Amino acid sequence: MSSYGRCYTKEVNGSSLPDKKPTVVFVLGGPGSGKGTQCANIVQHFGYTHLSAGDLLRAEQNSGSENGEMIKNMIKDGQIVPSEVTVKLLLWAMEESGNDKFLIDGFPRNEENRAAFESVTGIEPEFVLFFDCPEEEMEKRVLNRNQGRADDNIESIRKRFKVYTQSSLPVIEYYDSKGKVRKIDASKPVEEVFEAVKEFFTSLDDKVAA
Ligand SMILES: Nc1ncnc2c1ncn2[C@@H]1O[C@H](COP(=O)(O)OP(=O)(O)O)[C@@H](O)[C@H]1O
Ligand SMILES: Nc1ccn([C@H]2C[C@H](O)[C@@H](COP(=O)(O)OP(=O)(O)O)O2)c(=O)n1
Ligand SMILES: [Mg+2]
Repeated sequence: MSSYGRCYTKEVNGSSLPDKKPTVVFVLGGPGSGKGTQCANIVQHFGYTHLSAGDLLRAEQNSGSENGEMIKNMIKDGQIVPSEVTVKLLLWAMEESGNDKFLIDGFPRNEENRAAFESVTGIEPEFVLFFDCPEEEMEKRVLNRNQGRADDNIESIRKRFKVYTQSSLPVIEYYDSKGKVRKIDASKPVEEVFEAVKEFFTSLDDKVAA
């Protein structure tokens, strides 16, 4: 376990734990639902650090890491990388940021992700922002994304939709059963989606200030 970040693991001695648990919001939704786009807006208005699990995995892949080939193949194939890799990257990035408020985008994407993060950190999300968007709209957006991603093609996206339905939606349902899901209609234009997003973060700020 020593390879995980120190501050946010609960099994390390008390002195290295931060005084207070950080605020974590999980940002979930299908590929192309607009998670990254909206996270950039939230960062500007509400002082969070945005951590995209996909971006962290792509950076790890490009860094020449021993896991690079595995990450590359799994992403192209629409599969979810084992949480052992992803949780470590998230914890490192959390510690490096120096912040205590995080948007964790595209994670947890399956039950294994969810359980690993919870057992390693003991952190429960403040809430789960869920971008709900029809598949056909998501497909259109991904195919027009133009960021040079190896998985933005019709074969990969079809596989990703399958994995999303089979593995990621049950995680959202799990959090819904705990009353944590804040659902947004993500099919609307960016500005309108952000208006809806803002309300959830404003009410959280109000709660903290009260
Ligand atoms: N509400 C929206 N309406 C139309 N296009 C959008 C909207 N939100 C994001 N996009 C575009 O769709 C593509 C996917 O958005 P992105 O934020 O990368 O989604 P995700 O991170 O959920 O995959 C990008 O090209 C982005 O500019
Ligand atoms: N928790 C995660 C998040 C992403 N990944 C991998 C598998 C995903 O299909 C890719 C891309 O994820 P990313 O969040 O960047 O994708 P979108 O922005 O939703 O299109 O990364 C993962 O294995 N585990
Ligand atoms: Mg994204």
